[in-house]
Amino acid sequence: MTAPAPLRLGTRASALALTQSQHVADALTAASGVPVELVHVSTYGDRSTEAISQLGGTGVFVTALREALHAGTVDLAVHSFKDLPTAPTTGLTVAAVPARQDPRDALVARDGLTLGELPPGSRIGTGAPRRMAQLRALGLGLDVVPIRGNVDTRMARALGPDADLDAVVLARAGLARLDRLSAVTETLDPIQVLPAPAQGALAIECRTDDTRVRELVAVLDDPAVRACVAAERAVLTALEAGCSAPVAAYAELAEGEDGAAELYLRASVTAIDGSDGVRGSISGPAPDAVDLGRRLAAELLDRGAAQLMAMSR
Ligand SMILES: NCc1[nH]cc(CCC(=O)O)c1CC(=O)O
Repeated sequence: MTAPAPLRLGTRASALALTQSQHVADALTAASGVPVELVHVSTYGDRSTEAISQLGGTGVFVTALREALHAGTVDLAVHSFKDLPTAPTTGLTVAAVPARQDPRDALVARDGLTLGELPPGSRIGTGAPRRMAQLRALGLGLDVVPIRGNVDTRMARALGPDADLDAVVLARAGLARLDRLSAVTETLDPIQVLPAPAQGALAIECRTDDTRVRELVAVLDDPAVRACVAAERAVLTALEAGCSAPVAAYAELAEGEDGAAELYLRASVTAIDGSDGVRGSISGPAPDAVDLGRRLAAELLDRGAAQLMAMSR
């Protein structure tokens, strides 16, 4: 008997992308016995040093991986789900949404400080308009500074020998995957800073007509995470917003009174200067995830979300 041909998993070459891709490769091999090899794909988002919001929209980290899937040079690709544009792509399918990391944002500050302990005027770095807006809206007098770069570069801005900032805010999930959780000085409560839609989740994408790979990958799917992410991303879609809009959404599942899965979704839209914002929540049966997201987005639009997003540009 010959060994099955290895699956080729397309991945960005950043440390974060490599650890999450290796994690998926190992899980797939463990579940199926099929070997998986990583294929490095360089994306425009990796090559450019411009601010993400200046790079011309969504998908800067994704396009090259999708081209490799279409071209057949890779069989599957692992994305940070929050980097995936909401528009469906012809010929490609998210075949699995694996178990999610903690979706909250994390503060990495000098001297072990928490958000509340940072003195007014402290310089706090983040690249995401959503985080900038929410940090400003806290009213702590923080000086929010746009930054870019990979996780280690950003952490060095607060902790390195040449640190020029008092703190940075990053996704806790990325720090967890890179084994850097010890640098976290505070995990931000969603009451204060609500995470990005799909933060902490991965999307495993493959060709829609590739039944073999789809079936192999399906063992990694976590339906509860899939429902939460569907609700969060439905908010983004209904607001016609991309990953660079100051839109946050976070869904949790709990057991309802009748024992069925109940989804609790929160979302917010915040003006980039932090001067104003709308925030709401909705709950309902988990199978209605997308509808719940749409309804919550409609409520936020009624309350001025479109005007708030326009201020941000
Ligand atoms: N936009 C970059 C990006 N895409 C995914 C993550 C972290 C991991 C995740 O959210 O799954 C990050 C870094 C960050 O926001 O700090």
